[in-house]
Amino acid sequence: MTDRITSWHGSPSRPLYTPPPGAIDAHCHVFGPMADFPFSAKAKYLPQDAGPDMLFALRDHLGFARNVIVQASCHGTDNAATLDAIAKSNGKARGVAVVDPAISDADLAALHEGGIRGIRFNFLKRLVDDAPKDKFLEVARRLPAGWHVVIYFEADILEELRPFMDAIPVPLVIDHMGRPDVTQGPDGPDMKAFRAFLDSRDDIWFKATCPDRLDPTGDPWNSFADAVAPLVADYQDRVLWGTDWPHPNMQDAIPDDGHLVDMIPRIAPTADLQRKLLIDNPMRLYWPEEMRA
Ligand SMILES: O=C(O)c1cc(C(=O)O)oc(=O)c1
Repeated sequence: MTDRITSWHGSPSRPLYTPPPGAIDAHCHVFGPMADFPFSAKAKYLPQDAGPDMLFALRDHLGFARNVIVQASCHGTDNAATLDAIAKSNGKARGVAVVDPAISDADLAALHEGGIRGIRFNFLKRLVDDAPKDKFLEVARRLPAGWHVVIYFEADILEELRPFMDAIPVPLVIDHMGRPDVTQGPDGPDMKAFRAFLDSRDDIWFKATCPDRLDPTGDPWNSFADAVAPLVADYQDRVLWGTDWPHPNMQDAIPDDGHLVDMIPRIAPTADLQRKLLIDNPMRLYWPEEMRA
């Protein structure tokens, strides 16, 4: 692995849709900068630098107020780049870490201090070498108060992961809806299985994200809009939205981030739904102290 890849659009359009004041991009990442925060020796891709300055410029360009930064797999379990971006955000970012399951309670507390509010378990074989469920469960049982677990998996292993996920004692947030085949439509087998999973617990959240990854029909991603809008309407109090910038690994169909934002009114057509998706829901998970005020 020698070539560093660029996976993001160089000049994204300004969206036609204007997010409400206070809107949160609740799924994005930072890469490096590598000189300060080297990538993991186990990284499955080696990206160009996409640091906090670029992320915050995009946030402003797209009309967002805050970010939730999810530790990208290329940084392994060293969360320094994510913590650095949060520290530079003036309180406008919080994050999700990836940890060695043997992490000490003191180190978890330090992550909380740094703005982390959850940990991510990644089950994609193309991104990580192993995903030890027993160790994941052990650390999930001793997270700081108020944290949640983010899980990234593909639709074909949803059933296999059920016993593991059922045993996690904190809220779950499912990345990219567990990658359903959106071309099956809103009532296809993947969406049906995902709905059954959501119905099994009322503290399972999901991200209505990544039309660019999930919809092979391409921009403007009509299959994604058709399949996902009913899901957002039916589970409107536990859905999040994010850009996924800088779109790890995307090479063939790098999305225009302005067009991604223009998906929002197609999956959340009313102002009420948009407020829940972009403000109320992510605030409850990441800035709950402001909700209680
Ligand atoms: O599908 C992916 O390639 C991908 C990768 C990562 C990561 O490398 O962390 O994060 C994502 O949300 C999606």
